[in-house]
Amino acid sequence: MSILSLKTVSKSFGSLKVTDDVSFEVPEGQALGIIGPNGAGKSTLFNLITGNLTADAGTIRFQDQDVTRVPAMQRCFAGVGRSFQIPQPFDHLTVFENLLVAASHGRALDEHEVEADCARILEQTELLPVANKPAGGLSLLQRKRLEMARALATDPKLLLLDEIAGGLTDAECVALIDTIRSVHARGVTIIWIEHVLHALTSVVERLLVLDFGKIIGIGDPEDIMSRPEVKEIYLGIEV
Ligand SMILES: Nc1ncnc2c1ncn2[C@@H]1O[C@H](COP(=O)(O)OP(=O)(O)OP(=O)(O)O)[C@@H](O)[C@H]1O
Repeated sequence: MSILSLKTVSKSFGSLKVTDDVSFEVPEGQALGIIGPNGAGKSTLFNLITGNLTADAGTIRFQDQDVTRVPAMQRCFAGVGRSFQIPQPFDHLTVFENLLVAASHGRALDEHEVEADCARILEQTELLPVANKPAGGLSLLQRKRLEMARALATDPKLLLLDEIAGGLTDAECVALIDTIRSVHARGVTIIWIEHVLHALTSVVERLLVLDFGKIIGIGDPEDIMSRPEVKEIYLGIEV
């Protein structure tokens, strides 16, 4: 069964068509990777799925409900969680307090109702040792972990990760991948936009390639990466 389905979705900014007649489905429990050159429309696609942007045309269904015109907050309550490309935690709050804010606002619950869940997520994302430190003092890897933890705190059924591995060293990447795998193993469906291809393809079961707002390939990652049109787009980018 599909947890997410997009049918002929389009979005333009002025005369620039950034999402062009996009259709695909994501089966429940799958990890789907999205790749494409800078400006291909990847983040815009996330914004359309989360409700941060509204599609000009087409239909978006989440868990069999039409959410095309549903506001972002309601989609979050329904189980669509996301991380942002540039982590922007509340720097003056501790890591644990950041999670409490995300969990209580993202689930419309009181803080005392989400404390146990936040403690579990701290452990899952390996942030327990820095739980009481201000977020402003974290390393890049810890900030990325916190970004994922804040998304997890909203209790997503579908987790969208936007370039979460960007800027990390190889060793840090491996550590983060372990955490992403553990989230996936708990049954959370994942869609992950990433330029660090070796990280992405070590996790996802399916790969979607966007170029100029259009899907130019979707399927088995190895098969997709071997296609000439995909290789051409990625010429010069390490595969
Ligand atoms: N709010 C906006 N208003 C106008 N143009 C926008 C807006 N958001 C994005 N764009 C433009 O839409 C195009 C696609 O942007 P988008 O951020 O979705 O691409 P991307 O594939 O995520 O790129 P990157 O890999 O660099 O993050 C770009 O040309 C961008 O400048």
